[in-house]
Amino acid sequence: MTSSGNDTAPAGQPAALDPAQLAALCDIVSPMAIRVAATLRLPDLLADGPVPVARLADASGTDPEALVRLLRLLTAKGLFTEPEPGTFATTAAAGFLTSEHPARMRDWLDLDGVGRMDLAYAGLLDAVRTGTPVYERIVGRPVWADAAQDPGFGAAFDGLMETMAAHWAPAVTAAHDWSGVTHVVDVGGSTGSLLLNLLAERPALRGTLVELPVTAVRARERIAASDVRERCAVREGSFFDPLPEGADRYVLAHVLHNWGDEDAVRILRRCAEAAGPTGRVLVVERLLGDEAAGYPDATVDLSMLVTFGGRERTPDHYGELAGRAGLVHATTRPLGSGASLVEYVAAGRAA
Ligand SMILES: C[S@@+](CC[C@H](N)C(=O)[O-])C[C@H]1O[C@@H](n2cnc3c(N)ncnc32)[C@H](O)[C@@H]1O
Repeated sequence: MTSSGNDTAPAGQPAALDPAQLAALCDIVSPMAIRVAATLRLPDLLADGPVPVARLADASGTDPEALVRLLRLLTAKGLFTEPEPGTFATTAAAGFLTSEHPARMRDWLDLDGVGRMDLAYAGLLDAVRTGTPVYERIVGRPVWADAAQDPGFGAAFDGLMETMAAHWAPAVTAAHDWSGVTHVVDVGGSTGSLLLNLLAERPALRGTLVELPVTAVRARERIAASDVRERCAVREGSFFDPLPEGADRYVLAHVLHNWGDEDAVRILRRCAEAAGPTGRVLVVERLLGDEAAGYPDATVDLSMLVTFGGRERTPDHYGELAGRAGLVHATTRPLGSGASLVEYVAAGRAA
């Protein structure tokens, strides 16, 4: 804050809000209405042109009067148009919410699928008061149990992990020195995106994926359909239990931020035990950086709190957790995807 008041922010931070911006920020209706429209696939249903609301209600399984009310709000917000009374069309912005759009925003917002995770924000007050996650209280079971028991949710989550891995997995393959490495264990490796990329690029490598049962089934199917199937095993299990021993690398990609400090140390310790004195642990995470940059990771950080009880962390914070697990920092390489690849070795061993 400067001496002139609250309208000039410190270097690198956004300027203070004006009252109109504040009023827009306070709107809770639009974020939910957009999610409902995405869940009902309204942009898909309008992709070929204007549709009368009775037909749209029929196709989306909704009440026509309530649907008009939803559409009028979203028309006022610029997502749809009403070219004649009771007939609606999309604007260009709605194209971003169609099922075909490569950003897969519709899947993130789908309240019958992964968008359900946003419902945990209804418990943000409790999460802030207690410092603990609220997903189970709001949705009825913890996230990973939810993903296991609701195949639609679990498959959609794994699918979105695949979409994101298309950006960062090739960067991990390129960023690390894999010379002399023969065996890589991807711990919590989802459906195998990293191992599929890595093993395709490095024919001398073999991989083992460790995952919870339902995702392990999907990983097995995906790997069986690939050219690296002879070199890639899937092990169903938990990273809180002992991991396959003696591999050269243990990868934890976007895993630790799902967990609080004590659980993160337990996971790191399992990796350190299995890696022994010569193996290395590779962590792929976004690293909290300079606060003057305006907290770009604050949204993900709060999501980790309400959903999982996890958090985003600074390099020092990860280093402290790794130290408690018997590891020391060796290298950090930014991946260009917003995440970094951080390498740890057994304490007492030179990097
Ligand atoms: C945020 S996802 C990251 C997946 C993948 N590493 C990636 O970056 O795309 C976290 C993964 O941890 C897995 N997971 C959660 N609890 C687990 C456990 N106890 N043991 C093994 N995997 C677990 C989930 O199934 C999920 O695939």
